[in-house]
Amino acid sequence: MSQFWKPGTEKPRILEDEEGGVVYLSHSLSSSSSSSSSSRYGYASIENQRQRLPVYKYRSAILYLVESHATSIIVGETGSGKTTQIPQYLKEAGWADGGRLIACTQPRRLAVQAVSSRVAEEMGVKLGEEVGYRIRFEDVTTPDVTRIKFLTDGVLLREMMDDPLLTKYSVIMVDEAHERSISTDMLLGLLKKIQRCRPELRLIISSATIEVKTMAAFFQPSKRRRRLEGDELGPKMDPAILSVEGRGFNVQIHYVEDPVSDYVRAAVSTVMLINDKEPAGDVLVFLTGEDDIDAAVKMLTEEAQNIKKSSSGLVILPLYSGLPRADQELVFSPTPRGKRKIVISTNIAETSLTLEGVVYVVDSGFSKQRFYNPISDLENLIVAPISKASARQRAGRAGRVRPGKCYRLYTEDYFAKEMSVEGIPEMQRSNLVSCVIQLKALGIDNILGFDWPASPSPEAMVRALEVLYSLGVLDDDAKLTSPVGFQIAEIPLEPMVSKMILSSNELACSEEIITIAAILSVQSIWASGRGAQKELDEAKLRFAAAEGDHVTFLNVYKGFLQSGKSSKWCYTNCVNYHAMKKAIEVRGQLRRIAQRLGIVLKSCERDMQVVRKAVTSGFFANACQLEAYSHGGMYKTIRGSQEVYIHPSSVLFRVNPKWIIYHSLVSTDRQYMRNVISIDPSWLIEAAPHFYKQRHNPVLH
Ligand SMILES: Nc1ncnc2c1ncn2[C@@H]1O[C@H](COP(=O)(O)OP(=O)(O)OP(=O)(O)O)[C@@H](O)[C@H]1O
Repeated sequence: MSQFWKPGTEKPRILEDEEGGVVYLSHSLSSSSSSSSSSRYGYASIENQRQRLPVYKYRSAILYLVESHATSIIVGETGSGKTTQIPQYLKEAGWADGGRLIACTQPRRLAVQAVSSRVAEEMGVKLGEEVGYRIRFEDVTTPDVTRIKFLTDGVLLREMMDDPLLTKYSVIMVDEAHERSISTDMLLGLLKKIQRCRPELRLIISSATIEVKTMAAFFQPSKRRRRLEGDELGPKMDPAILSVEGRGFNVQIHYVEDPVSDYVRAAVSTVMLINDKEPAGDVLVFLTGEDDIDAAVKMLTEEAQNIKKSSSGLVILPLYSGLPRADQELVFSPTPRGKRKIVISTNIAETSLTLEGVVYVVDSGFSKQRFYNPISDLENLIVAPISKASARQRAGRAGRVRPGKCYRLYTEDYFAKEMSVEGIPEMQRSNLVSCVIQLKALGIDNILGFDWPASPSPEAMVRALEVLYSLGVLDDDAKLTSPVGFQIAEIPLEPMVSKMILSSNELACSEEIITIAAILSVQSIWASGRGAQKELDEAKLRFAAAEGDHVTFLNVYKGFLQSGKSSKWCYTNCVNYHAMKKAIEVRGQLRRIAQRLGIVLKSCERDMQVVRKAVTSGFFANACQLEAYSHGGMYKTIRGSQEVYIHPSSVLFRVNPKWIIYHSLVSTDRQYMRNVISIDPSWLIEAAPHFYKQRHNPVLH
C-alpha cells in the first residue's frame, strides 16, 4: 500500500484566526510533492489514459485468475482502474460471448450511472446498448445487446427473484465490497451458494480498502467440499487474491493540528483558504447529511459574497440522495472557465466516483450511520466517526486525473490510533425487516443458519420475523403468504411502506398514500436551512393539519401543484423546491409500481381517517402513547416502553395527541420522532392483532 502522508513534510497547521474561525497556514497549502506531471492531465487519448492506469499491467494476471479460480479478490488503490477496466478486459477476453453478461455491482445508484457512462464512452458505444445499467426504477439496458451491465447490489438481489441462479451472467464483480452494506453482504452469501450449483460462474470481489483475510476466509470452501471437487476439471474453489500495486496520481494528506469542534465551520474555512491560496481545481467536501450540507452552502455563499473579489468564481453544489436527479448530475458538468466548483456531499460520493475537476478533498471525518437496537427495537440515524477505509476512499476522490490534496478535519494521531480500520457491517447495526423478506422471497427458509460474511444478531432476526408476521407477510410456518407476502416482497420499498400502499387499495386512498410515501422518501420538504425559524413556523402553520405531518404533506403537495410547481411559491412558503421535485419524481415511479400490482389509483378526497388507517396498517410497530406533558410531551413506545419525544419540526410538536405513530427516529440529546400522525388505538389491534396481543398491551383495551 502506498503511504499517503509522510510525517515531517507538508503538514498544515490549523490556527485560530482573529475572528475565531479556523484557517490553515498558507505555507502548507502551497507546497507540492506531486509524483506525476500535471501535463498528463487532459491531453491523452482515452486509449492512452486506459493504458496508463495501474491495473493495465495486471490485465493478463487478472484474466488468468478469473479463468482458473471461481472467486478472485482484487485489491488496488482508489483510481487504479478496477471498476472501469476489469469489465472491459473480461469482455475483450470473451466472457460476454454467446449472449452472456458481465455484471459489476456498486452500493450506490449515482456510482452505477457514472461508471457505466464512463465505460460506454471509453468503448465508444451508446449507453444502454453494449454497456448499460440498472438501478431501482430504471433499466437502461437492451436485451441481447448489452454485454456489460452495471447495477446496484440491491437490484442484482431483486433479479434473483426471477432467475435464482443468475444464469445470464458469466462473471459478477462485486465492487466496493468494503462498504459491507446489507445488500452487499446478502449478495456475497447468496453468490457463494449459487457457485455451488454453477461452478462456471466467476466472482470478483474488489475494493481499495477491503479486509482481504476476512473475505478470503469467507470464500474458502469447506474441507469436505474440496475433497468432493478434488478431481474435477474446473476452476479452483480456493479464492485467488491479487493486489494491484501503484496509484494514478499522488494525493497529499493534510491533518489538522488540534481537533475541530465544529466540522461544518471548519470545512467552510478550509474551502475558503483553498480558494484563496491554491491553484485552480474543484473541491469536494464530505459532510454528513442534508442539514449540514445546506448550512455549509449557506455559509460559503455568504463568505463568497463578503470576499467578492477572490471568490466570485465559486460554483457551490450540494450533493445528497434526496436531490432530484438533474441537480445531482450538475456535479458532473464541466466547471466553467475561470470558476471553481465546490461540491458538498454526503458519502454518496465516497466510492467509485470520478469528478473530473476535483483536485482537493475536505473530509469532515463523520457520516450518518444507521444504528439499530433489537432490544428496544429502535433504529436511529446517528452522526458517527467514519472508518479508516472510508477516509481512504474519500481521499481517493482526489488524484484521479491529476495530483490532488486531501484535508482531513481530524488529527493524524486520531487517524492512526482511534479510527477503526473498517466500519461495522450494516447487517449488524440495522433493522433486518427488508433483508428477511428478500431472503424468504428467494426461498431461504433457515435464515438464522444462512452463511453470512458477518452474522447478524439473532435478536434482530427474531424482531424482523415478528414484524413480518404481523404485517401479514409471513405465515405460521414463517413462509411468505399469498398474495400479500409475495406482493410486498416484489415492491422494491421498505416492507412497511409497501404494506401501507397495499392497504390503501382496500381503503380507496392510494393517490394520497403514494404521495405520502414519496414525500417520506425525501429527507425533508421544509426549507429549514434558510435560518429564519419564525418564518418557517408560520409557513408550516399555513399547511398544518390536526392529524399530523403526513396529512400536512398532502396540503403542501396540493399547494405546490396549484402553484404550477413554482419555485417562487416554494420560496415564499419555506418549502424545499428540490425536495418537492424529487418527491414528484418518486411519486411517478411509485404509481407505476402500484399499477403493476393491480392497485386502483383512487383519491379519498377529504376523508383523512382512511389515510391514517392505511399509515397504521404499515407502521403499527412505531406506535406510541403520551405519558407526560413534560419537555414538550414525553411518549413511550407501546412495544418497548422506550421514552421518545416529538421532534420540534413536527406540526404535532406540543400538540401532543394521546396516540401517535412515527415514521423515523433521530437521536440527539433524546430520541426524537420525525413525521408523526395521530391515530385511534383500536386501529392497532385491527392492523396487527398478533403484534399487540392483549396480554402484552392492556393499555390498548
Ligand atoms: N468520468 C471520468 N472522467 C475522466 N476520467 C475518468 C472518469 N472515470 C474514470 N476515469 C479515470 O479512470 C481512473 C480509474 O477509475 P476507476 O473508477 O476504474 O478506478 P477504481 O480503481 O475502481 O477506483 P475506486 O476504488 O475509487 O472505485 C480514474 O482514476 C480516472 O483517471
